[in-house]
Amino acid sequence: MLGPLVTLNCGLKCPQLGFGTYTTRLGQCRDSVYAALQAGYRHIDSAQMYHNERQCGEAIQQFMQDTSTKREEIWFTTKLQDLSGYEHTRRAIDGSLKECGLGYIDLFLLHSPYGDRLGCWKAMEEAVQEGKIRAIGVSNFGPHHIQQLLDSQPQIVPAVNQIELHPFCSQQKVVEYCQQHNIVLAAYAPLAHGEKFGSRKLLAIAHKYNKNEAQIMIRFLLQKGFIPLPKSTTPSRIKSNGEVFDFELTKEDMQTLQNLDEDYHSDWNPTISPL
Ligand SMILES: NC(=O)C1=CN([C@@H]2O[C@H](COP(=O)(O)OP(=O)(O)OC[C@H]3O[C@@H](n4cnc5c(N)ncnc54)[C@H](OP(=O)(O)O)[C@@H]3O)[C@@H](O)[C@H]2O)C=CC1
Repeated sequence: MLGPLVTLNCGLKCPQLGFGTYTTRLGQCRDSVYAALQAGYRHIDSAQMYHNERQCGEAIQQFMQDTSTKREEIWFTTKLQDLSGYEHTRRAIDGSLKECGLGYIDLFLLHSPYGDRLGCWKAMEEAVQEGKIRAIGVSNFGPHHIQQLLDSQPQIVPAVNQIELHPFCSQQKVVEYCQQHNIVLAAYAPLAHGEKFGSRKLLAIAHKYNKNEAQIMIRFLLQKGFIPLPKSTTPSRIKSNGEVFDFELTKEDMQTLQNLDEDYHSDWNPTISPL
């Protein structure tokens, strides 16, 4: 396995380096997830919205069969697309389980705050009690969305908040709130879709460590304690994005990268939507 595990507030340990699958064309998804597993990734990030839970599940099962890897050695995350309340969520969880074919889901997230958050959460808690899901969390939630959930005195508190995070998007308020509440941050679009490659300071740091810009961005997020989820369908990039455990950024270089923050969102940003 590539890299360490992160302990979530529910006690489960999750591989810190994940692998993203958004916008991966369906024909490529199985191959890229398989290539990621071959490269040592043990954490795959899917979603109902990506329509690829089946392909991810097939790649994981094939890899387990080919390499005698046990199911519990691989972490599979997926997300609820439509927050249409309790009954819908019960059915949607069963749908995801059937699609992925993995027996259980390691982490199930509310994909966004848009909809009946509390009703959906209740269904997710029940699915944990029924053994269908191991951990539950949220994605794209701002502090006010999480606070509302905590104020409802849930039986299970969110383990993870998955938001856009990289040196150009630090989301400091959301990060501080989550850290105060022992909620681990997962970093989506950790490469800002490549839109910031070429930035002078990022390039200089990459040259200094003899690494590429993607590796520096991923390493920065790892050292912050986040769970980066880089996506690629290119086998050489899948591999190189995992080669981030043989060097360490100095405190000064971490600060230089931190100072690149310009609240740059390469994707949507529902964290600021009103309750
Ligand atoms: N919860 C949410 O709302 C969201 C969650 N996500 C999750 O986070 C994951 C990552 O985010 P994503 O939006 O995919 O964006 P990323 O920041 O991971 O960027 C992916 C893009 O960067 C390219 N790329 C990857 N590695 C390299 C490299 N080493 N050098 C140059 N280019 C590279 C890829 O190209 P190529 O594939 O051609 O190699 C692809 O075009 C998603 O796949 C998804 O799982 C993402 C967005 C929203």
